[in-house]
Amino acid sequence: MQRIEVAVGVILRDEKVFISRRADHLHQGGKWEFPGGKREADETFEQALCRELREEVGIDVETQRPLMQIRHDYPDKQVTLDVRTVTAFRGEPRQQEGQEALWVSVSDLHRYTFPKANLAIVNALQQR
Ligand SMILES: Nc1nc2c([nH]c(=O)n2[C@@H]2O[C@H](COP(=O)(O)OP(=O)(O)OP(=O)(O)O)[C@@H](O)[C@H]2O)c(=O)[nH]1
Ligand SMILES: [Mg+2]
Repeated sequence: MQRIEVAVGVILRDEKVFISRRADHLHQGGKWEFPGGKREADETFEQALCRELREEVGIDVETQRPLMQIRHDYPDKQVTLDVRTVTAFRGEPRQQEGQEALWVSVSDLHRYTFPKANLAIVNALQQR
């Protein structure tokens, strides 16, 4: 199985994070996620994140910083998540694909069900 590389954005504003719910038919469907998606062959993770956040939430990223890389093996898929915090952006984040989305306090993040690979992200944000 080939490992897929995913650019993931933790969009932060006033100690709140923008999360959205994955469509039911997708891998890990119905769970909450940080917006993002697969890196294309000709992109850096940084570029992939800018493109994905423009497509999925309609913002232009101005400041992003590496948070962590996570390798995780799901029974049906192997992923590497390249996770970056996004602390400055133009536009107002809105889910562009009709999925549910909301701003949640960092301290409440553990109340939402994320894909397993995301546990380390939630822990890191809550320990900052
Ligand atoms: N976007 C995103 N993907 C995640 C997270 N955590 C996690 O395990 N993933 C996994 O990363 C993989 C790729 O994400 P994706 O489905 O958003 O990719 P994409 O936007 O390019 O989708 P597409 O193939 O429908 O165009 C999925 O298998 C997903 O389950 C997360 O927090 N955000
Ligand atoms: Mg996506």
